[in-house]
Amino acid sequence: MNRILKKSAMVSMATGVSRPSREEAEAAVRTLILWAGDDPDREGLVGTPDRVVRSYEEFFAGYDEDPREMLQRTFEEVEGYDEVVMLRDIRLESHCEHHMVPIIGKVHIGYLPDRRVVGISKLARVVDAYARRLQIQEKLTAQIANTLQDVLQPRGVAVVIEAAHQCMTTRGVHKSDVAMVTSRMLGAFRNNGETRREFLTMIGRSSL
Ligand SMILES: Nc1nc2c(ncn2[C@@H]2O[C@H](COP(=O)(O)OP(=O)(O)OP(=O)(O)O)[C@@H](O)[C@H]2O)c(=O)[nH]1
Ligand SMILES: [Zn+2]
Repeated sequence: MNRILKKSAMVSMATGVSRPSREEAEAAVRTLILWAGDDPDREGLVGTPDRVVRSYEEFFAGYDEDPREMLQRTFEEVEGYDEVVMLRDIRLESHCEHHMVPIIGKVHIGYLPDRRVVGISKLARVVDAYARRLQIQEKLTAQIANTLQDVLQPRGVAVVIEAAHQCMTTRGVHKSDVAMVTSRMLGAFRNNGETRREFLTMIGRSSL
């Protein structure tokens, strides 16, 4: 068991809403077990409310993270580098806000620096900070792109997400192998066809 996770703050940093107590959260899971038709007091399930609440702390850690803060440390000495910087195939693990089931996929991020660059791991941290919230893919895509644009003020930002939604694969319409593709292009990636095509080629796509 992973005991190193920090306890979630009483007030969500991202939304300002107050959290219920841990006991109330565990009681809610117990209610859902009863709703499913099982006995929460049987041996295999007695520890489950605690496990689910701890899983939620991990799945939804993004409500206590500030993605803008993650981009504050930048490096200015890029010696004239003025080409696209990209991070491809960043694993995405999120949860859809309609059904609270996983969205699993990949995020590709490109940006055209204007003097300042950011430590490359920070791009993946920004993805996680937004992904570890209840999301729809369009909003997640826009949040990542807009935050990079606002904080780094580069000449352009491109974000493409390709993901499978378990609310479509394991329930409801039951369509497996369906990928939802979303993109947000800003600055040079929106206005300059050449820059946009270069990014798409780098992520292995001829078009979107
Ligand atoms: N646009 C968008 N839709 C999403 C996303 N994640 C899930 N959905 C869809 O949200 C919709 C919710 O539709 P509802 O009709 O309210 O819910 P539902 O009755 O459970 O719908 P079904 O999934 O069709 O059974 C579904 O069509 C989902 O496929 C997302 O990231 N973006
Ligand atoms: Zn869903």
